[in-house]
Amino acid sequence: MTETFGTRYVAALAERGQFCVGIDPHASLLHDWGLDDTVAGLEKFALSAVEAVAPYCSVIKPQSAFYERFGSRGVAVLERVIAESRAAGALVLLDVKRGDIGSTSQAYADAYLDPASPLASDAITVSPYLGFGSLQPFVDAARVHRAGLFVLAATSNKEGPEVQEAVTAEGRTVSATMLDHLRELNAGETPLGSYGAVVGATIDGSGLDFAFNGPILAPGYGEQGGTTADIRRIFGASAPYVAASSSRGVLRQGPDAGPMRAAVERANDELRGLGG
Ligand SMILES: O=c1ccn([C@@H]2O[C@H](COP(=O)(O)O)[C@@H](O)[C@H]2O)c(=O)[nH]1
Repeated sequence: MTETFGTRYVAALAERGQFCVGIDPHASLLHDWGLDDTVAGLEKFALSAVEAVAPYCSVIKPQSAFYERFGSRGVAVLERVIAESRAAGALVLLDVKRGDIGSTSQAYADAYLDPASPLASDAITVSPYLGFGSLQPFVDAARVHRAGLFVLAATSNKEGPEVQEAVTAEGRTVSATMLDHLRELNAGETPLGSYGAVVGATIDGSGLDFAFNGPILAPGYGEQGGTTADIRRIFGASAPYVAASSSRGVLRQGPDAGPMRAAVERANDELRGLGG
């Protein structure tokens, strides 16, 4: 039987390091690479980036929005990005930030977590802002399909605190409450649960307890200003479970494969000290 996502995640970070590369084909990057902002340009960009970096990093994180903007042909490119990244031995964390009422969440869970779907990924990002309970279909699907979830808890953008630092009736911040839910879901799992959090490498982080026995995606590393020292400061003893994620910081090194690969190796070297 396939191992749980938490088990695969721990093994991938140990084997390939704690750096996650985002495959985000921004129109401006296509231009910088000398490509047209078309489906053909998207395909060339995304598949070249995957070929350059996927064999060297633990997690690949395509951002669905950049493929969806080309409609069904863009989504077909995303399907290939997922398949080729997995074939290169990387875990695929699809950044789709989905979340809706429960019955619709079920359809999203089928789309992204059921291995029978062409978009099936190792894990996805989900938004809990219709209430954590609305994520139950994702939680159940992840358990059945041995997949992972990364719940938006404390995002890297400056607008996040308006919602995420609001205090609930129980006197906890919303972000702390999300981590509490994850702690409950991951209780007793070894070596790590499969229910993760998205926590920006740019946040203050004080007052949050990251010992929830789950994976942590830290976007905002690199381009948005987050550093390895920030990862150490924010996550403390939980830093070994962090995948620090950068998209533009790596993709700007293209189109040649060598500089992109070198950026991955540099980041992995720098992050190596976090592993305990
Ligand atoms: O809190 C969050 C959650 C997700 N993201 C996503 O990560 C990448 C960041 O790209 P960079 O080029 O490295 O800035 C992008 O896909 C975001 O949607 C985030 O930045 N912050």
